[in-house]
Amino acid sequence: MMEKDSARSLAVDLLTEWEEKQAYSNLLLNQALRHAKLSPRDKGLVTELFYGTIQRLNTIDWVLNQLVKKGVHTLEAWVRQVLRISIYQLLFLDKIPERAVVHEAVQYSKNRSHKGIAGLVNGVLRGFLRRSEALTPPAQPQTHAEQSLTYSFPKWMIQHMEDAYGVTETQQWLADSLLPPQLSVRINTSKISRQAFIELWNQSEKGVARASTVTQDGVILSGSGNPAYSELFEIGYFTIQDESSMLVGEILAPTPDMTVLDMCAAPGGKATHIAQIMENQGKVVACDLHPHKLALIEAHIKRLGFTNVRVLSGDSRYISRKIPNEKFDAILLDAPCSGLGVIRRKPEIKWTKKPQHIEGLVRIQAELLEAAAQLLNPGGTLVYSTCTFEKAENQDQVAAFLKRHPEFEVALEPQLLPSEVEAKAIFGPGWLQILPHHFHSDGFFIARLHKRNDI
Ligand SMILES: C[S@@+](CC[C@H](N)C(=O)[O-])C[C@H]1O[C@@H](n2cnc3c(N)ncnc32)[C@H](O)[C@@H]1O
Repeated sequence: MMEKDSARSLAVDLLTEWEEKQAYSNLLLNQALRHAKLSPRDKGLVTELFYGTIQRLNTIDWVLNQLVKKGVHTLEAWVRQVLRISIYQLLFLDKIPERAVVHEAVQYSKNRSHKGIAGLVNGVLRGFLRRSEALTPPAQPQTHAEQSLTYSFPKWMIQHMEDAYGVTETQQWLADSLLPPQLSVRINTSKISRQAFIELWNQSEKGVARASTVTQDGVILSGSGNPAYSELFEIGYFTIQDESSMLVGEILAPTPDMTVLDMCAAPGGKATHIAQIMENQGKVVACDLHPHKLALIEAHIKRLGFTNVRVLSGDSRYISRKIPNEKFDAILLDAPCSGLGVIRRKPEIKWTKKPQHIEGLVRIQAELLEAAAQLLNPGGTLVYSTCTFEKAENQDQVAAFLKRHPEFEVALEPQLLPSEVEAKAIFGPGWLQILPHHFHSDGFFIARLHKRNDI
């Protein structure tokens, strides 16, 4: 009971902090769990309540706004969060009996404040139980407004997905979006082969490892807890990376003799993959705008044991001022983007991103592409990637770049990709778009371009 109370209390505090500071949910949660004296089970409960509530926020608030006279936003912050996690449990979880959910919320409120607040919490939650049928979103949503309620998405995102990819993809995406993310890791093949790792993991750890069918170096883990706490992680046998994200390095396909630039490198997932594909030879320059993020890249490099990466801070649009005369055989531009493809893992993106943010992102991406065009050697390869499905940042961006730069041509060969990717992803001239439901992974856009020698 005590432990459950602290799990609930931590979830309430985290949600309050998240709302007040507009903080990144994953950073907030990871930091709190690292210091929390909770059992693994209770850490699981905190994670479920915290992410689940953010993931379903508009549905939960729709319910609460029908039960709280002046609206849920008029309540004290912690009371709002107590009600939110309780409605989340009552609507979407069947682990804890309804009466227990109400009882625990009321007791928690009593301990934290006074009888009046506990009475309000009791009244609202009992009100929900009395009217739960009318307060449950439609099981078969038809309109965008109903879909928005049932799947907890802003209407504009549903509209953008439908405009770009049609009704069927949109329905599949919405249905898949609420399932928990899959846990995938990239094997550091400079230390151990994928097969040897799978055997080792299956012998020595709880949970099951299996080879990814989407990428060469990927492994899917299930029932493993947080693999970052394992000894095999410590010694650099793997790194945590999404399957689609691993495809970016594979599509760039750098060779050991190359000099490669990663223009937006932090925290270093793809830069270290590039270093790995290059067999720790050649040279990788990993640049990021934010100096404080360089430590993340460096930690990655050190743990995995690569010596062919140089880390650089600065705005990559003007990076030639820092490294004059340096040109590259291959460039990765994994651009800052709206992130609509990673909502499953960063659910706050649903509520923090607005359509008006996209214009500014498109402008920065185009400027970064211009810098890339200058920094690339003739005959070199440019990969442009984003973790979004927003057309303006992806297909339209690449088409506009190709129009401005006749010295570039498209250079993606779908038949060289794993057959599952070739079968399920969406392809266009020089690019592929993976939507989050294709492999139950992150959504990624990857374009591969070649700078001609003859212009
Ligand atoms: C999508 S993340 C990169 C993820 C990274 N490639 C990886 O695989 O771990 C985009 C990164 O771009 C950086 N960034 C944004 N604007 C930039 C700029 N003008 N120059 C360099 N880096 C920039 C951000 O700090 C952020 O770390």
